[in-house]
Amino acid sequence: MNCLIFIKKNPEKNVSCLESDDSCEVSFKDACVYESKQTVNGKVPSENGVRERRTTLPVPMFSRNDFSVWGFLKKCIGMELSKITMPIVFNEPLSFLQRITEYMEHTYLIHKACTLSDSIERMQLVAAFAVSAVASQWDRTGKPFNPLLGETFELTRDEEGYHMISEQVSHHPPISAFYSESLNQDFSFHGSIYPKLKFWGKSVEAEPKGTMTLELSKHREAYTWTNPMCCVHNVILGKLWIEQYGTVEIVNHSTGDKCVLNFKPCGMFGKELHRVEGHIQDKSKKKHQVIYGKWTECVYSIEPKVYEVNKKAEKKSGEDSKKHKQEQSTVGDDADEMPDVQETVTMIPGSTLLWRVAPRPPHSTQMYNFTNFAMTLNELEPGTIGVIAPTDCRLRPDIRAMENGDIDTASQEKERLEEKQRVARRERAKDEEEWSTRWFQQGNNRYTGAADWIYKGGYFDRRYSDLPDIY
Ligand SMILES: CC(C)CCC[C@@H](C)[C@H]1CC[C@H]2[C@@H]3CC=C4C[C@@H](O)CC[C@]4(C)[C@H]3CC[C@]12C
Repeated sequence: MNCLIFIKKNPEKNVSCLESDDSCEVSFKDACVYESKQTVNGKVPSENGVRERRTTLPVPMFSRNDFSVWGFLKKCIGMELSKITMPIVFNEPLSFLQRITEYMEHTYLIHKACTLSDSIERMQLVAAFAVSAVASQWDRTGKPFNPLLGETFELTRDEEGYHMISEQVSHHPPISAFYSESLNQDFSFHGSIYPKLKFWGKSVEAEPKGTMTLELSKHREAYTWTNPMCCVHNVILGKLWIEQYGTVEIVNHSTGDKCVLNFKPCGMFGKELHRVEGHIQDKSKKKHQVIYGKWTECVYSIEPKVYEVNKKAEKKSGEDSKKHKQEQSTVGDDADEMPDVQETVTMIPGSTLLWRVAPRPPHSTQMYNFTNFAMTLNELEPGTIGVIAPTDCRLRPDIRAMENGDIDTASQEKERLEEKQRVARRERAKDEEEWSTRWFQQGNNRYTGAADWIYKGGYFDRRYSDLPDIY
């Protein structure tokens, strides 16, 4: 049985200790179905024969206000977070395989890159894609479900011209491999993610180990990079918020061009919060373009000279007001508060807009801060059952129950699935049998030589033989 102990923050409220078998007293009094007719990427999809995707989850989320992560996490300081079973209220109703699929939300940037004949221009769009890929992480502090070994997720987007398959290829350490390709063979985008999580007391740090590879067939080009670090602040006290930081180096292996992007840490006074800045250079290290913006908002490119001139001018005028600001700002002692001074990106005259984030729907705040894209991921479209593999995470009963607001069933089912996985592992150990992955195999990245997971092919032929029974 799954015993979940929470510290009660508000003694008036009626939930202090929840066991998965207890009936839950918190009801969805706010439950309502959102039926707003929204356009997705500017289209009304039902016209011209394309099926309309859902724009909302079945019910709003369970309030987390009465639970403290600390009550649970204090026992886990220094542990690998992936080995800890978190209480389900901190989850979001998606599998990690679905969450990393969100890298694909702005695939139109790759399609556009394919049409450009200049390699520096292509790099600009690849850079925009790499930044846009992590945009949906903003404010997403729910923990996705750990995929079961052998779990898969298929994302087919005919209207966007691509499909994708991912598989959980290792349980300890958790590794998810993915492969996507355009339906007209213009590109493939693939890689693996091993999220190395560390609990640091006030924050959880996630290092997404693994290489991203983008191949543009027409241009005979391959680009590789690794994603920035991700930090979830205030897991003990205060409001949870997400920061992504570190250097991301995108290499074009055919031309030797590079794009070096610096995802800036928030800094003392929050001025750098979510900022990304970098440049594109060719193989002789000549600077061609500066890239700037925020991963939560937009990305521009501009000529380096114009950028420098502007920066100098800004620095000069900024110096006087800086002192004043420092005196004013108060930094919280207990919590790493997210700075509330959140300026939007100022466009420098002469810049080209490469990408801008789509606004989240108004009901997003009651739905795990999902984007429109995320809302659609766990939808079981009519006609997909029997087509998608039986290991597809849309068929996971615990995630489905959570999505429907049935948190007790979700918790019980999660426990059952994890136990089933443990039993299967023990059986294999007894027979000295090795787990074999179905759609990917271990290998080295062709371009970087780093350890990677290579797609074996064949998923979309839909001959699903030898699949494990994981649900
Ligand atoms: C204490 C509780 C609430 C912890 C919740 C931790 C959650 C928010 C953490 C755990 C694992 C993290 C993920 C690990 C790896 C990646 C890949 C990276 O390219 C984008 C961010 C992303 C997808 C992280 C997002 C935040 C994440 C989902």
